[in-house]
Amino acid sequence: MRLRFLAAQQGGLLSAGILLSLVGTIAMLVQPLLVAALISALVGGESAAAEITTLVVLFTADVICGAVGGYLVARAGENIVLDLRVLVMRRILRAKIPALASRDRGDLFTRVSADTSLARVALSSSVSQLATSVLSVVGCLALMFVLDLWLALLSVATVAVTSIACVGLVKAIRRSAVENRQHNSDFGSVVLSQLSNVETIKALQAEGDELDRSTAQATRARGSGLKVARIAALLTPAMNVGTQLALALVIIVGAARAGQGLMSMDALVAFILYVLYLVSPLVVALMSVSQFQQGRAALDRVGELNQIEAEGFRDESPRGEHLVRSPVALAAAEPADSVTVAPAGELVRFDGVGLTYAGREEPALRGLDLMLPVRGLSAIVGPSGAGKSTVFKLLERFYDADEGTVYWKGEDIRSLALEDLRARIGFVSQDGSLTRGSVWENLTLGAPGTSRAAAWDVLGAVGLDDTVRSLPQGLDHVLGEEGSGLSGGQRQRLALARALLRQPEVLLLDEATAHLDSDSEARISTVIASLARSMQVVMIAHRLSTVVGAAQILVLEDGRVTGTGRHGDLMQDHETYRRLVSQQFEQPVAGR
Ligand SMILES: Nc1ncnc2c1ncn2[C@@H]1O[C@H](COP(=O)(O)OP(=O)(O)OP(=O)(O)O)[C@@H](O)[C@H]1O
Repeated sequence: MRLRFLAAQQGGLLSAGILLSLVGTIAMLVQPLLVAALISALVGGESAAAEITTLVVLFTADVICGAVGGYLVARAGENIVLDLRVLVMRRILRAKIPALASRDRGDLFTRVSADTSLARVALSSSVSQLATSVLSVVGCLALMFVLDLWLALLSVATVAVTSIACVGLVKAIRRSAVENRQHNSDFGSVVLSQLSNVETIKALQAEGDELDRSTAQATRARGSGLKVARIAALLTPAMNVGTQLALALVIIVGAARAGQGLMSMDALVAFILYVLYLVSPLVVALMSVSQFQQGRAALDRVGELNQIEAEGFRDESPRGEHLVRSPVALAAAEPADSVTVAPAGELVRFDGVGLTYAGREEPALRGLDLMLPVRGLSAIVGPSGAGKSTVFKLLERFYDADEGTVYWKGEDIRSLALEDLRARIGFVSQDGSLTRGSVWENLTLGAPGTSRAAAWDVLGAVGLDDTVRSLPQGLDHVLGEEGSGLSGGQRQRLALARALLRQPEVLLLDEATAHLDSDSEARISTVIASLARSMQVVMIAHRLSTVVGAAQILVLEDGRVTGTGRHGDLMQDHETYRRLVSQQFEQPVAGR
C-alpha cells in the first residue's frame, strides 16, 4: 500500500535511530557484569579503576545513544505523520463531492488528525521500542543463563507464568482502546456539528439539549477511557508481582547456592540486577505489540481514505495560479480542431439532463433543456426544491448527469479538463463561503498572482472598497471563522469580488444578492448588468425584483424548464411565474 511506502521513505532515519537505541541497550546490558567485576575487585582488594572507567563510559554511551536514537525515531515519526496528512488531505480536497457527501465529517476529521498520530506510533516508536525491549529481554535472559543455569530457569518459569497472564490484559487493553477511539471520534462529530451551528443553537435556545448531547458522548468516551485505565493499571502491578516473586526466589535459592559455593556472590548481585532489568522491557515489549496493532488499525483507517474517489485533474496538484485564465492561457486552451462546434453565441447547453442524488428516489432534474449564451443576464427561478442549485452543481461538475449531456461551447463538459472548465466559471454561493484569514487571503483565494491595485479595483466594482479601507488593517484585516466580522451583504460582495478576480466566462450567482439591502442590491445590480455585457451571468433568485431585467428567465419546476423568456412574456404566458411574482408583490408586476 502507498501509505506503507511512507514508512519506507523514512527508513534511513528510522534504522539509524533504532540502531543507536540498540547500541544504548547493549551498553546497559553489560553494566551488571561490570558491577560484578567491580565487586570482585573491591572484595579482593585490587584496583577497580578500569571497571569504574568502563562503567562510566558505558553509562554515558547508554544515555547518549538512547537520547539521540529516541530523537531520530521521533523525527522519522513526525515526518511520517506529515507525509500521511499531506497525502490524505490531497485526496480529500480532490475527492468527488458525492464521495465526500456520503461520509461523516467528524469521522473524516478523526482519521486525518488522531489516526495519523496513532499510525506514527505504529510505524516509528513502537517498532523501535519493540526492538530495544526484545533485545533487553533476550540479552538479560542470555546473560542470566551464563551466570547461573538453575537460577535462570527458575526466573524464566516465574516470569513466563506472569507474562502469559499479562498477554490477556494487553489484548483487553487493545479492545477497549479501539472502543475508546470510536467514542472519541463520535464526540468529535457532535462537537464539529455544534460549532458549525452555534448561532442556530442559540436562536433555538437549544443549548441545554445540545450540551446533553455532547455530554452523553463525552461520558461514553470517559467510560471506555476508564476501562482502558483500569486494565492498564493492573498490568504493571501484575508484572511487578511476577518480578518480586522471581526476585525472592532468586535471593533465597541464590544465597543457598552461593553458600554451597555453587556460585559467587558477585555473580548473584549481577543476576539480581538482571532480574530487575527484565521487568520494564517486558512490559514495554507487550505494550509496544499492542500499540503497533492499534497503530496498524489506525493506519488502515487512514489508508481507507485513499479509496475515496478522486476527481480527474490533468495536473497532479492543481493550484489556482495555474488555472486563473490569462488571455494567453485561454487562447492555448481553446480546442484547435474541435469536432463539435456550438451554434454562434452559445456558451452552455443542457440537453435532456437528468440527475438523481444518491439515496433519493425522485430525480432532482429530469430531461432538462436550457441554453446560456456567451453574454447576457440569465435568471433561474422556481419553487424551492425545483432543482435550481443542481443546475450549477452540474455545470461545475460537482456531480455528473445520469442522463443527457451538458455542453460547453458545443463540447461535452466531461471531455474538458476539470481545471480548464472550473477556471472559466465564477461561483458565488448563498452564504458567500468565506474562510478564516485576512480579507486579502479570502479575496485572492484561487487567484494568487493578484496585485494590490487589481484587488482595490475589483473591491471598488462591488462597492466594498470603503468598507475594507475602514477596517483596522484594511486588506490585511483578519476575519473570523466563515468571514465573521463582516455583515452578510459584505461577505457576499467579497465573495463576488473574489469570483470576478478569476475573470470567468460565466458567473454563477446562487442567491448572491439575498442578504443585500436595497441600496447595496441596486449597486450590485448595476455591476451585474455591466458584467453581463462581457460575460454570461446566471442568477438564481428568489427575490424576483432582481431578475425582471434579465435577458432570459428560466422557470424550473420539478426538475424541468417549463418556461423561458423575458419577464413580460412570462407574465403573459406562464402561470407559475405569474404566481411566484404575485406572491412577492401585492399587485401583480406589470409586464415590460
Ligand atoms: N446533496 C444532495 N443529496 C440529496 N438530495 C439533494 C442534494 N442536494 C439537493 N437535493 C435534492 O434535490 C432537489 C433539488 O435541490 P436543489 O437544491 O437543486 O433545489 P433548489 O431549486 O435550488 O431549491 P432552493 O430554492 O430551496 O434552494 C431537492 O429535492 C433536494 O432535496
